[in-house]
Amino acid sequence: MDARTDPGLDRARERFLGDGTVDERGVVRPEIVQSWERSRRAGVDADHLALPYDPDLDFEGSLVHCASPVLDDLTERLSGMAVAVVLSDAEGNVLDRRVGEGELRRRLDAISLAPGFSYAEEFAGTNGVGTALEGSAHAMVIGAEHFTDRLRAFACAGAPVYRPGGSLAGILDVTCLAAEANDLMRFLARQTAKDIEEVLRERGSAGARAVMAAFRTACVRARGPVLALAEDFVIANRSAHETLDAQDRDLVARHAADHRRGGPGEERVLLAEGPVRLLFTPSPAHRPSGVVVEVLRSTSTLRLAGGTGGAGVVPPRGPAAHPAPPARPLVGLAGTSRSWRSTSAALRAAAAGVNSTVVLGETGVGKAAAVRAAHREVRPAARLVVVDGEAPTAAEELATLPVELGTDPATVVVRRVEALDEQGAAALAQVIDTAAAEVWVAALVTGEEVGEGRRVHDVLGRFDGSLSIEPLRRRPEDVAPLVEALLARLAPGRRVRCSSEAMALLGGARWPGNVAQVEDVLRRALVARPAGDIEAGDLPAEVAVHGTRRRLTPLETAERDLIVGALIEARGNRVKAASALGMGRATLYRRLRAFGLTDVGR
Ligand SMILES: Nc1ncnc2c1ncn2[C@@H]1O[C@H](COP(=O)(O)OP(=O)(O)OP(=O)(O)O)[C@@H](O)[C@H]1O
Repeated sequence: MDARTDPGLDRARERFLGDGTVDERGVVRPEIVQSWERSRRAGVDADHLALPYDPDLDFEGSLVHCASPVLDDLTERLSGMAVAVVLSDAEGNVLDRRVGEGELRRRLDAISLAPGFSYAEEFAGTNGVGTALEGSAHAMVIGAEHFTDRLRAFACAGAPVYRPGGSLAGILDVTCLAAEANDLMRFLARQTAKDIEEVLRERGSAGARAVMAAFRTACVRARGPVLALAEDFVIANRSAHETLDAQDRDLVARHAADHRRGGPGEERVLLAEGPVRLLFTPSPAHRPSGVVVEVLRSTSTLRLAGGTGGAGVVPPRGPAAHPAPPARPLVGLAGTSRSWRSTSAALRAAAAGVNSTVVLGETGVGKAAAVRAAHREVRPAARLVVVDGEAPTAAEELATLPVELGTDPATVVVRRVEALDEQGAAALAQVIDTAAAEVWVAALVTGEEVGEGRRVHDVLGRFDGSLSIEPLRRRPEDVAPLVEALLARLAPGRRVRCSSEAMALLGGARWPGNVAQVEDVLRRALVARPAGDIEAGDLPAEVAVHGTRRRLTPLETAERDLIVGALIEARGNRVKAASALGMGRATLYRRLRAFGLTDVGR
């Protein structure tokens, strides 16, 4: 078949875009029909090309690094020819592009076949990159075989690039104008993909060797646990195996994954039996393919409050064969993860010991809720006073506290303590210094730390100890119990639950706003679904869209929100929503499918 000239193919494509059927099976290759069907299901718009753009892709990663010498060489050979070579990651995002000649470069820019844009099939429809990805196989797409109109002028051949361990690294695609398509493209794509795989193999083993060497050096120097994380392995020394259990090692590895790029770094985290500092050293230093982590007992002046071993000291742990019994979560709050139970135990102990405590954590993670729960559980008879560091009256409220409280037992919670000015910090210092023996002071810091050099930082250094509450994305097992508890609180008496599909979306979201964001999302879902269980389509687009792996353009985000708003307004009636939006019903259906919103407002 010559896809450049076959009018039957054009007709088949038109018919398919019209009614979704293909009668001319002999004219259209089966793999292309399958790809058209996938594109249609994903809601790709055949008339427009609107591709997500992400400026923060891994342009510095090992794939680009290893492909560079191969692509440099090819670029020289292709100079002056109307041929382009495109490298994408395993999700179809373009990472690198080399074009032999200026006119083709201009035309490729016009269809956004350029670094940062996604050519995944779900956005661009049938094409050399996305279709090769879907089938994990070579894909040649010529002219009218493309799903979207704008790509019909082109021909592309995509070939998968695999890492040494067998996982897919990305797609190498060769593109030219459809009128110039030839079989050599397919050959060129395959050969180039193979050449990149070869470099990945060579450099991968060199990188792994470098990580191993750095790991061994760290083990000789360090007394405690050391772990190393590379592209496809995690290793740990004997001390890590003996003193950290599997969940703690997993937690350390998850933190390490965030430190694979950039320079050396440090983080403080709370493990099962106390706070530790994690020192991260990317390896090799000039082009990291892994990271070595040393786990050190925390010696900061901001020590752990309470905890199983007393303030500031991580007790020596026996072999993992005698693990500490799991701590109970705080009464009245949801969460079952190891990290949440450790936080619960530490806060409970701090409240019982009346040890002044700094509680750190991202916004909405549950700092105030946790301190309140510890107060209710351990010191129910004491008075509870909450001061908001952001309030203009904060300094004044704190200044009057010592007199106001007298010798009564009390718990003083200062939210957003980092916002206190000089005066507020001085008043807080006075509360700490003069507080009666029965006053438990908890200062909550929204964020990871308080900038050094500020008065409030010095005051916090005088507290008995500190602890951090892990962001929700690092304890995903807490999402389900939180959803259940929050639904019960938001819709008392309704006994509403989430479908398993909705739960899967909630469990997979990143939750930058933590528990407060989960609460907000559920509140909106309850409006979308006034009775009955919550389905995936009832979830606001920020969660639903996450589930479709979509990254939206700003325009799409605005469009999606308009559509969701109109549907909620129309109580799920699509005809009404479409007319309110001034769009055809078919278009509305297509956009809903594209956004993964199948049931909004119903
Ligand atoms: N474990 C939990 N179980 C049930 N509800 C929780 C839990 N954690 C947090 N919440 C709820 O989530 C919301 C946000 O929690 P909270 O206000 O304590 O967060 P925060 O960390 O103090 O926030 P910020 O730093 O932004 O002030 C509250 O409604 C709280 O009741």
